[in-house]
Amino acid sequence: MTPTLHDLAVHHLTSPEALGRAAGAHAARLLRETLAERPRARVMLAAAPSQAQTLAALVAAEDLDFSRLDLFHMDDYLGLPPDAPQGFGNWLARHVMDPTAGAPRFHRITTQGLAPEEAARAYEQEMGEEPFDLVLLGLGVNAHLAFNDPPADFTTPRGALVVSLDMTSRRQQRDEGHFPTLDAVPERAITVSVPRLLHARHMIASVPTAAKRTAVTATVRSGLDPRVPGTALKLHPDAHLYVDGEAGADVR
Ligand SMILES: O=C(O)[C@H](O)[C@@H](O)[C@H](O)[C@H](O)COP(=O)(O)O
Repeated sequence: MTPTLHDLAVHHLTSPEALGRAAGAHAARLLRETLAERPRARVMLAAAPSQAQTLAALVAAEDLDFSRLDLFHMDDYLGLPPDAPQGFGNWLARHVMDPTAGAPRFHRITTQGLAPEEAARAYEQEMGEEPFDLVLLGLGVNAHLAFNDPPADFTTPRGALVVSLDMTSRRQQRDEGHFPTLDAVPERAITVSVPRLLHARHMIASVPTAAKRTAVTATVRSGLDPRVPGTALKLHPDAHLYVDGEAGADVR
């Protein structure tokens, strides 16, 4: 059956700071609406520099009780020590665990002491079957969603996968300064799958900087294409792509 494709709403902001404020305000509004109806909200997060300003705006949002949030994260490396600063769980703990916003329940991907496949299965259990209320994510330089590098699996029934990172993804991590050399970047990771990410009420992608221009252009201009994982956002009826002037230069 041919899947229905939806319009991807593209929001153009002038700078990464303005992007973060706008995407963060959008996220806060959706979460306030959710929490007006239900006791808790489930939020899936990417852990990456592109998210920093959006998350800062969210943490600073007024009238949003973080202690009523269940936070999940969409990927983490295999093979790093538990306290490695590059670990995505550790990165998020630094960025969203602001005591003034209230302590959320943080559902971390656990890899220590588990075989990779066991860790992926354990996180599937941790996520459960319920949809996420909100997914905040980025696009990789290769347009990946989480660590679903191209060609991404858009139909897997699995909720989390053990994956090998492609060279573009590993280079991106080195180029952003998280690791000193390419060899230091782990080769494998656990990632939440594309279908599980899309099992959500709302999706907001924050994608600033010139490094993402090609990924944004391909995502906006292509039809559904596993070679451009970002195009999977078009399978979702409420997906928003926030870009700054550099990332969005070709798609105004
Ligand atoms: O970090 C993650 O949780 C994801 O693996 C990844 O999809 C990320 O959101 C993009 O690669 C953007 O990353 P940057 O912000 O580092 O450019």
